[in-house]
Amino acid sequence: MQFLHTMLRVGNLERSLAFYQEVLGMRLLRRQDYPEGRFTLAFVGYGDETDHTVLELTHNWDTDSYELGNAFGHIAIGVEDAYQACEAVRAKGGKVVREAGPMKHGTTVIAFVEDPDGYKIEFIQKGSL
Ligand SMILES: C[C@@H](O)C(=O)SC[C@H](NC(=O)CC[C@H](N)C(=O)O)C(=O)NCC(=O)O
Ligand code: NI
Repeated sequence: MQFLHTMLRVGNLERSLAFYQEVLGMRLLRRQDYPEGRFTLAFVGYGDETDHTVLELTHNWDTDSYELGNAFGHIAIGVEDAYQACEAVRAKGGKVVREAGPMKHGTTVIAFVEDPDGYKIEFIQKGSL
């Protein structure tokens, strides 16, 4: 088996594509409109789907926002330096919601940023796991 993607429903696809590409440095891998279903799927990630787990951004054309609820946690991205990664996000207009530092009750160095829909994205400093 292979872990292929995580699907997130987004309210504004262009806004999300700008964030994941310009703020987080991902690449748009493929995009497909489904006019009969009135939705678009856009896959973004750091490499091809053959050997990278990616994000599937789902835009339902008639829905511009979602109740995120309190069950979903986050997606996690490995970074060389969580402190620098947060500065880079801020410099590009992104929102850091938890500054870099050791996790509570542990030693892993983490940080959290939010995407345009409010989904949490964790930075995990490589080598600190
Ligand atoms: C290891 C890394 O991938 C994590 O996600 S640990 C982050 C840590 N998680 C929790 O505390 C889980 C339990 C919590 N009650 C929950 O349900 O979210 C976390 O979020 N720490 C917060 C912090 O500021 O360190
Ligand atoms: Ni995590």
